[in-house]
Amino acid sequence: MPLEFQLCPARMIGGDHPCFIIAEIGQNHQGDLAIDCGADCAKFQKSEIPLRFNRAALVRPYTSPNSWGPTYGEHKKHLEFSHDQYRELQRYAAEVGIFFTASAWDEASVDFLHRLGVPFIKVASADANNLRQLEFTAKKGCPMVISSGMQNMDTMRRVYDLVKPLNPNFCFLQCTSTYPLDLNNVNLRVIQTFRKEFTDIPVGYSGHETGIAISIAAVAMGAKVLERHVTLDKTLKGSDHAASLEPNELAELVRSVRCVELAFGSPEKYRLPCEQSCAAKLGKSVVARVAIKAGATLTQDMLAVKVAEPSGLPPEEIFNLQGRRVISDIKEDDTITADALEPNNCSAK
Ligand SMILES: CC(=O)N[C@H](C=O)[C@@H](O)[C@H](O)[C@H](O)COP(=O)(O)O
Ligand SMILES: C=C(OP(=O)(O)O)C(=O)O
Repeated sequence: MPLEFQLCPARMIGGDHPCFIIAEIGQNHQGDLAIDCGADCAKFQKSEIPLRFNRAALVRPYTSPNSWGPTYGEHKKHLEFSHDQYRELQRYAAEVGIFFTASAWDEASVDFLHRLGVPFIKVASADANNLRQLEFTAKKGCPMVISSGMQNMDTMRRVYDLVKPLNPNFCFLQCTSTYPLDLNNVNLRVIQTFRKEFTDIPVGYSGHETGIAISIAAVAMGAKVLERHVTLDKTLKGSDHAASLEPNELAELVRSVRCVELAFGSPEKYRLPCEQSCAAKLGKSVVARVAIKAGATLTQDMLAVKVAEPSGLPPEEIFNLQGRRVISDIKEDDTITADALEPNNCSAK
């Protein structure tokens, strides 16, 4: 199975394709900032509140400074968009030309997003071990991006084994679910662990740290999807604002990721055309440490390595020069060129 697939219309992920960058508006509710910053996708969080929470969870008091109601249920209701609002957001995203989707926090939300025709469904970390819902989502047949916060490797193996036969087009995101995320809990190396274990799916990163450096490093470590929360103002009330990026940071992140991707370049090591002038100016050659007469046989103590004019035999040939016969006089400090030596297979610079 390929390590790349089409996540959105005409947009492949994995392989050598550019990292797919998701601007998670989530509960921050700013529908129009992502496109200006160059992100690929604007994303929300979709729940049917009574299906996501049981009654007791809905009535539990929520006294946090980030609360939008006296109970968790009222708080979540305040933050939940209606179906009509989703349709409007989708229309707006299409108008401005950015992919639009959401995480689905219950099966009814999976159905709703699927009917809406989102290009892929995000599985939030809290649902990564929700095997029955994962099966339900996978059977919809649209691509999935599955986050892994709060989970362990064993669970992620079970998720892989469940989803893979039903729907090959999914990826895992390394994620630590705390806001904002301390650097000592980021564990970017899990990206490598996932890549090693799940060799036929792309791997990405969903970050809740502050700043952009860690997300850029995630891309350097092979993340093919990158998700970050975005906000217009990090000091606004709400649990996710502090761990979000403001528009200028998101724009800088996207720019930096594209720079890093350009810099990945070729895995082959060779002297590039752009290095020729430096090689001509500073590259070294073998020169005569002493005057050498025609007929002499070269020994190491006759040879030195310098930046020389003209350039001659490269320093990596110095050991091969031992024992070679000189056929014309070479002055002290002069470049040793191939035509001053009896021919053999020693190559000139
Ligand atoms: C783990 C997880 O779900 N994380 C989500 C995605 O990152 C968050 O957006 C939460 O929904 C948010 O932090 C909850 O905040 P409150 O509890 O104040 O509504
Ligand atoms: C909670 C979500 O994401 P993550 O688990 O990646 O933070 C989400 O997408 O709703």
